Formats: sequence, C-alpha cells, structure tokens
Amino acid sequence: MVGTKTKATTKQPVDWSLTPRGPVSAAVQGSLALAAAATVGDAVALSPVWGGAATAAGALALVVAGAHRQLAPAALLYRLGCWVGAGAWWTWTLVDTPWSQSSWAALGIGAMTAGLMAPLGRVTKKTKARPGSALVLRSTSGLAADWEARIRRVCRAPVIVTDVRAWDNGAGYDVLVTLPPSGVTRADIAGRAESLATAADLPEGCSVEVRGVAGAGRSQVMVRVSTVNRIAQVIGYPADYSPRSILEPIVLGEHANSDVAGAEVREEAALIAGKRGSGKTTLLQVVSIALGRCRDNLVWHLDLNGGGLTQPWIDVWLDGRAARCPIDWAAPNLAEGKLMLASAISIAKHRKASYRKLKRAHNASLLPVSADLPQITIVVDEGANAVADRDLAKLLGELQNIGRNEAVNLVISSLRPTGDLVPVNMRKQSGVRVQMYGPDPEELAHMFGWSVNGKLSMDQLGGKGTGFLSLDGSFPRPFRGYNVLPAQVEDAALAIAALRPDLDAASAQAAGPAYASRLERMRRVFADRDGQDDELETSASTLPAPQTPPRRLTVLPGGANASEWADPPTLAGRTRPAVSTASAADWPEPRMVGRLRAEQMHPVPAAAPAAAVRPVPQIVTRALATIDDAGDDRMHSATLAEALGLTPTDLAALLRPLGVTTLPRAFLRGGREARGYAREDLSVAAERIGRGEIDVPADVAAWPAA
Ligand SMILES: Nc1ncnc2c1ncn2[C@@H]1O[C@H](COP(=O)(O)OP(=O)(O)OP(=O)(O)O)[C@@H](O)[C@H]1O
Repeated sequence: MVGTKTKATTKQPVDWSLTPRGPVSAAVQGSLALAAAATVGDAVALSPVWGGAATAAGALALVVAGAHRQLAPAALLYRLGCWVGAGAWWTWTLVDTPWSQSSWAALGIGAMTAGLMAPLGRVTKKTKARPGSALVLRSTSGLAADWEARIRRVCRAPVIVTDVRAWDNGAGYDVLVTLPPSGVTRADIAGRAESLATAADLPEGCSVEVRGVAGAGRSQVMVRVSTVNRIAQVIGYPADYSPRSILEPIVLGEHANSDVAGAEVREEAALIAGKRGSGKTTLLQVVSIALGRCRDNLVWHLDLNGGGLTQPWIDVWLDGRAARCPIDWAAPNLAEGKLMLASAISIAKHRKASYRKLKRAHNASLLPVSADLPQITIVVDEGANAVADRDLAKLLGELQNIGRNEAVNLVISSLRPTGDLVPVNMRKQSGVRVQMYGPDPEELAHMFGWSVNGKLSMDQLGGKGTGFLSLDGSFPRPFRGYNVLPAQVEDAALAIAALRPDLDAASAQAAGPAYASRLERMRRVFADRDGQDDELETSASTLPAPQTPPRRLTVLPGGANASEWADPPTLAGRTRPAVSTASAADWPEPRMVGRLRAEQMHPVPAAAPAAAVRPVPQIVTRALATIDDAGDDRMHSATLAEALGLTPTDLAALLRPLGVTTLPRAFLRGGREARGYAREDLSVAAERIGRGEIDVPADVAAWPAA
C-alpha cells in the first residue's frame, strides 16, 4: 500500500509538448514539418522563389541570433547547414515535385545526417563556477557569461558583461557591465542587488553592490560581488604606514563585503565599548596607528588600564630606536591624566581665542588643521577608570564639549556603554560608536539606542575583534577590526616617530610647563614599568589571583566645574612629584594578574553563540528612548506618560508587572517637584526581560497595538 502510494506521488506527468527531446526526435519532427510544407506548396503551386527567399531570410536570422547567443562556430555552422539543406530540398520540390522516390530518399538521408551530426550543434556548456572558489577567479569568461545571464534574468535587462576583475584580497570580483540603450539605469540594477546576490547563492554576509565606473559614461556599471565573508576571517593590519590626513577617515578594519570600515574623527568623538577580551585594546592600537599616520594629528594616550596600550609605543623611544616618542604625551595614572586633560582644555580655549584670523584667512568656520597646527586626539583606554574619578570625569566631559572646532578630540573605550561607566552625555556626544562582540545583546541597545532593539543581533558578528560601527547616528554595520600584534605596533611606532608633527608653539605655550616636562616624567614612569613587566610575566602563573582594588592616587583639588580648575602650570606645581606616582604600588598589577589568570582559565571562544534573547516590550524601549532623548536619568511620571501618549495611571499599570515603579521620593525637574521613573530601573528591567527573568504579560507585550 505504502509502495503504491509512493509510486503514485512520484509519477511524472506526461509531456505532450512538441519540443524535441533529443537528436532523433528533432530530426523526425523536422522532416515531418518539411514534408508537410512540400506537400502544401505542391498542392497550391507555390512559386519556388518563396522557397529560396525563406531559405535566405532564415539563414540570415540564424547567423544574427547565433552571434547574439555567442554560439561556438561549430554550432553555428551545423545550424546553418541544416537550414540551408532543408530550404534547398523544399525549393527543389516546388520546382519539380515532392512525389518522387528520389525526393523522399533525399529527405530521409538529410534527416539522418542532421541527426548524426547533432552533437556539433550543442551550445557549449559553460563551466558552472561556485562563487568564492579559486575556479571562479581563473575562469572569468564562464563567470562573465553567468553574470550576463543572471542580470538579464533577474533585472530583465539585456546587458553585456565586458570584463570580470578579481579583487587583490581574493574575497570577490568586479563585473563590468554595459547597459543597453533601452533606458535601463544603474538604479534599476542596484534595486535588484539583493535578488542578484540570492540568485548567485552568495555565502551569508556577502553581497552585490552596484556602482558607476570612474571616468566612464552612465551606461557603464560596476557590479561588486563579494564571495568571502570578511567578518569570519582574521585580518591583519596592512603594513602601510604612509602619511595620511586627519581629514580622511581613519580605517579600523573591514565590513563583511570587504568595504573599508572607517570613521572621520576630525570633528566626531568616538566611543568604543566591549567586554573584557572583546578586542578593545587591539582596536585602540589600530586607532593609534591610524591617527599616528596623520601628518596633521598628534596622539596622546590616557591609559589607566595597566599601560598595555601605551608601552609598545614608548619602548621604541626608551630603547633609543626612535629619536622622538611616537606618542606625544602618555598618561598612565590619574595625576598625569589630570595634567593632560587640563592642558588639553587650555589648548582648546587658547585656540578658540587666538585662531580667529586664521579661520578668516581660510574662509572656514572650522579650525584648519595642518602639520603646523595639528589636531590632538586623546585615546582613553578604559574610560570607566577615568570617569570613576569625579575630577577626571569633569575634565573629560568639558573637553568633549568644547574641543570639536579647536581640534582637540577624544576616543574613549569602556567595558560597557551604560551610564554607570560612561556618562550619558559623553555617549551622546560621540558621533562614532563601536560596540564590540559580547554575549549580552542589550549592550547594543544601550550603545545605539533602543530603536535598534530586535533589529541587531550579536549573531551577525564573528567573536573577538568584531563589532558594530555606527557613524553619526547611521544604522550600525558589522565589521571586523584589523588584528595588530606587538611587533607590528613597534614597526608602526618607528614609522610614526619619523613622520608625526610637533605641537604648534602657541598651543605648547598655552599648555605650560606640564606639557614641556611631560617627556621627562614619561621616561621615568615607563622605564620603571618596563622592568616590572618581566616580573609580572614570571609571577603570573604561580601567584593566586589577588583581588586587591587599584590604589587610588592623591585626588587633586578641583572645583565643581572644570573651568574652576587652576591653570596647568599651577596644577603641575600642586601635583606631587611624578616619580612618586610612578611607584609600583600605583600600578594595578594585581588586576592584570587576575585578568591573565581569568583568561587562561576561561578562554573566550572565537565566536561563541549569543544567548537566546527575549524581546523587550515597546513600553520599556520607548520609555528609555524618551529619557535618553531628554539627556536625563529621571523623568516625572506625567511627562513620560504624555510623551508616550498615555495617562500616568496607564503607564504605571504597564510598568508595574515588569517591576518598574516610580521612585519613592519626588524630585525637581523644570522647577516642579513630582514623583517619576528612573532610567536605571527601566534599564535593569530591560536586561532582566532579555535574560528571561521577567515574564511579560500579553497586554504589556502588545502595547501600543492593544
Ligand atoms: N581584530 C582581531 N582579530 C582577531 N583576534 C583579535 C582581534 N582583536 C582581539 N583579538 C583577540 O582577542 C584577544 C583580546 O584582545 P584585547 O586585549 O584587545 O581585548 P580587550 O577588550 O582590550 O581586553 P581587556 O579589556 O581585558 O584588556 C587578543 O589577545 C586577540 O587574541
């Protein structure tokens, strides 16, 4: 029974069409058609002129169609031979008569010859190349034919592929296409890019991109086809330290389709967040190289994370291999950090006042940077350590607020993008945002706003060294950061030491003695540090992991606002001698030892699958977005309810099941004191919902649709 059923379901339907199924049926069908034509022609006494004319016209059409289909010469000759033979036989029957033995014998012999020679007429089988394989790159003519047919089919446009060029990195190729003169545009092809990628069965993460061809007319189109997902590969930093400008984007790595992942940091501050071991420090090294290559930029390091970021840069100078230190100023502790930031603020204020004429001369509202007037970009490793100190946090905040036009910029890294580690305003002021790979998907919403909730997934990334990049509010795009190893940082440091500019004299003067004496202090601190590394390495494997918190350094006197701070020279005078801050006790070795041990015991897998996430209901995401937009950490119930189109009672009813209630005490906002909600409570609820610790009632999940 089962067997019968299977047979019945697999039975092919009978094909009654007249399409020939092989050489024999084609020869038989052709002969019958010809015999019918001869019989009819004889019956109506058709003039033989028609036979000759039909033969000639058909042969011409066959040649044109064959050339268009790019038939091989043998195939074209075979088809031509068949047509001319058949036409000649028909014309002869119109001159004489088909009703003779010799006529039918000639037809039979002709049909048999055509059948036997049929293999000659077969269209040459093209090589079916798999995208991304080495075969693809060798057999570009097969690839060209494939793409021509694919674009014709998918875009319904009779294009001609003129060339296929493999990319140097082996991760794809460009298909050069000429559009037909029928009005098909580049946009028509671009609009079908997604369909073309699917039709070509490209691997996940790979894409088709349609561009114009530089210097060519609008009928010339370049179809960029990526065949290797670069997110899944480890990409070394290209060993190119040639000079660049801060007005160009700094290159961080590559997107999945080999597009350069770059960011403009002339005006935009940058924030890079990622959990321990996600690749932040490596990315900051890439950023330091990219910034160091700019002839109109100086790199300063504020590294309160154990000195790992800065040390390889300083070593080449300490060892005497570079005459100048590639990093213009490096602060490895809080006291030096405060000197650095106070000097940076002084420089920004001085530039604001002193370079008005220069801006007028350049007819520019933005300070025109150059090798003589370089931008200063301060790279802060582990911003949480910096903002944990109230004074340093204020200095960072003020610098970020005032330094844009005056070309004193910040690139800050942090373990998390949340308000407890990075002040909300600091995140808001960062136009370039990077969230590295990690197991907690809610970090994406914290970094990029709750509007991305559910639209981005850590699954799109490939483990350490990968992340999402958003530029000035653009939708975050996955990328793979370049991997850079210590030896390469040293190579880059040597090259950059030779090409980096010096701080302009006016800015150096504004920064005062703290700036003038920095190299002396750096030499002492980092030379001491160098010796400690070896000790640390030998002891790390034998020591138990101590949990001693880093010792806090002397907190310098400071007002409530950074502008109330003393001038850098005065500050330098008040700071205790640098040599004392450089003592081994001031360095957080215990944390480093702990980190080393933790990484040895629990190595993070290269592409650990992200945990399954529950969707966060809109009432929470929209409430968070509303408070964020206000740049605040609390909001009155009535204000929040109004922004969400609810009454305060309905808002309370929606949030209560999620464990979010109004704060116990009223607080002042806009001159009015009232009860309201804390951003932190909403954020905690979002994280707990994501982890499945809170069940969301159906009516809450359905809002606002319900
Ligand atoms: N772009 C990358 N490509 C491949 N591997 C990488 C990349 N970046 C980092 N890694 C790997 O991840 C490890 C951790 O990187 P890194 O030290 O930069 O992380 P981190 O986030 O700064 O960690 P921590 O906060 O603990 O200092 C590196 O040792 C390296 O093996």
